[in-house]
Amino acid sequence: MTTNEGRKRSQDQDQLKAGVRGPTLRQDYEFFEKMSHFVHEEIPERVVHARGYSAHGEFECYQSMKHVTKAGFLQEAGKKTPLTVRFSTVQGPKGSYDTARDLRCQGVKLYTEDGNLDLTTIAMPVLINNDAMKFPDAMHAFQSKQDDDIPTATGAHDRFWDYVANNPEALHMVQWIMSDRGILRSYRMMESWSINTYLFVNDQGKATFMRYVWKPVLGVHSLLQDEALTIGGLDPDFHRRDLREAIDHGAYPEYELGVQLIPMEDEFKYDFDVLDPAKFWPEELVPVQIIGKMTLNRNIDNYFTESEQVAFNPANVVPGIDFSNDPVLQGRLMAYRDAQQHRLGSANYDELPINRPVCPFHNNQRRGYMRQRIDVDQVNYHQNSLANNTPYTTSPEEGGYEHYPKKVEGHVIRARSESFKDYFSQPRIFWNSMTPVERQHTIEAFSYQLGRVKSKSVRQQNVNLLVNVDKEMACIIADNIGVDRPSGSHVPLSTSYPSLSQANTPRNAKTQKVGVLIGNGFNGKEVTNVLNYLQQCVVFVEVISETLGTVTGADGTEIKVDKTFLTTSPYLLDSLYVVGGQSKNETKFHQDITDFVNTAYKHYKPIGVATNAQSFFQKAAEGVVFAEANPDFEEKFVAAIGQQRFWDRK
Ligand code: HEM
Repeated sequence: MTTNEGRKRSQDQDQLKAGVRGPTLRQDYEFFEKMSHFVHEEIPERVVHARGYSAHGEFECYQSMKHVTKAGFLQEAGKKTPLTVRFSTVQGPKGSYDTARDLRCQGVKLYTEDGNLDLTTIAMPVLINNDAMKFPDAMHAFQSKQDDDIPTATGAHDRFWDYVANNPEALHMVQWIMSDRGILRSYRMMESWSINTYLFVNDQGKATFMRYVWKPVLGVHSLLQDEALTIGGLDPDFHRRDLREAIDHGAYPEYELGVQLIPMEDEFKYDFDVLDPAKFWPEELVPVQIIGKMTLNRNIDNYFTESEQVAFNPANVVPGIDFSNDPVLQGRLMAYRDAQQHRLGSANYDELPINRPVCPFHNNQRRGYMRQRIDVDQVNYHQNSLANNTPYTTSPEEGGYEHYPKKVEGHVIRARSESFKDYFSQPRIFWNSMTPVERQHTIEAFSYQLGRVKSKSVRQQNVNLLVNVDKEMACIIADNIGVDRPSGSHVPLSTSYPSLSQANTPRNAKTQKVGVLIGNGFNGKEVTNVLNYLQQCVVFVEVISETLGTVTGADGTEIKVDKTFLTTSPYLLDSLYVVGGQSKNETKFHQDITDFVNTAYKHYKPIGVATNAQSFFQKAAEGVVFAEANPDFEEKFVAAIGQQRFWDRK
């Protein structure tokens, strides 16, 4: 151990005192250095996205996209680019909980040979505003109250819903937040969209409108509302732990990158404005072309330097990618650098290891707080003759960034385009596209959130707004929250798009977490076979018993216990394998298993039942698989785990 300046230290337990019981001496610089560093250790939280978690990985390009973009990392199939990702919630502070109902975000920093490219996405394809001027208002309304700083990490309060009712452009994203997309099971199962419209530009100088989307290979899956709320207390770190554990197990999260392209000449072809970030581009009309894959294969070593200090910015683009006139994107270009200079304390934050490009970087910027690089030159202006005019700029032909020379004309005006003002058609289409179960969950979410709003007027205003999406839905919610059924009705619109429902995304057993409820005296051969098969299928297993240590089968087989009934919960598991057995306290053991089973059953989760555990079930039910007289038990159980939920279960 040394001081920060490298002097070896001989003791680190006590202050330097005048006598062992005397006061501290002012010359105790070692104490001052240690304490002073400690009290300066926190930096401002992000004003939004304060709670998040990072990982590292790589992007692999599937096919050359040369025809539409000159972006270097997309020029040849197989090209790999290193990256850092940070997932986050938006509303809650840094110390809030992962499973809060929210719009989750994903920042991906690709360290390309042409400089850093930051891809920023949200787990829903539309934004709460369609002009950046409104973003501070929406966030103020969403966040906790000014006087008492209550509530934490939830929009279930008067101010947020007052904002929604009085700013109808918000309704669309809010409907997505109230859908299952607002309470995802895992960051590994998160689909996320750029929302904003960018441009791809090729080496011929031709531009194409472009949006991008990350599609998780595991499909998109969610918690139930009561699970999300309960897990918030049981394990506030549920999502970060889940991400970290999967990477530690070698089950690397994978996401395919898709792009949607609209030729410039088709700018006005659709019944939504391509520049409006409060509208999605339906995949059925603008197909998603999958162009590569991100694999997260390395956990961070240090939360502060790799997650707190990472700084994403949509302005960080590379040649081949440019900005459209999307008014939210235009506003965002002003927000991020400003936020990060404030948050990270210096204009030199992009020199921090996590933000630094891997390609060489040179310009005439020197000095400033926390400058790290020692530039060994005298000339820091352009143009110059004393340093051979270095650093020199590069022509676009040689890789210098050049903006697409789009033609701009118009009167100076502070106003919103009329083409942005259809606030209800797409929410209606989204509603039409959901399965009955997804609709039921959305109604429950609205009823919960609005049910916590004290102002009856605000509750009524929201129901009066929701009727524009669906009359029946608005009426059920009105009944649930004690206000009048709305008088109006939605505009009949029967369009629906399967791509909007997460029920149509892949499902499989891989990385689902099974709790094995077990005591002593189990059938060693049967249980070992099942556990081996689960492992082979990359199903994660947690062995749960009355106490830690090991459980021993009738044939002497020993199995290590990972958790006890006290230290875990059925809320934290995706399915159960009920083995049973004996325990010192039979009554308690049976009660604990019964509690776990009842909770898992109520949440439609798959349950496998070992031969000797039949007593926990009186009769067959959807998604309950019995080992008794079932030679295919392992396969059937894993198939049930792959189905994940049995919504038809009574
Ligand atoms: C007017 C609209 C928006 C404004 C003003 C805005 C502003 C901000 C600010 C101030 C931060 C914190 C930056 C920091 O301290 O490092 C941030 C982070 C972020 N925003 Fe936005 N944002 C907007 C819309 C969006 C949209 C549309 C997306 C994506 C589709 C997005 C994705 C992100 C991501 C991924 C982060 C990084 C979170 C992290 O560090 O992990 N934002 N935003």
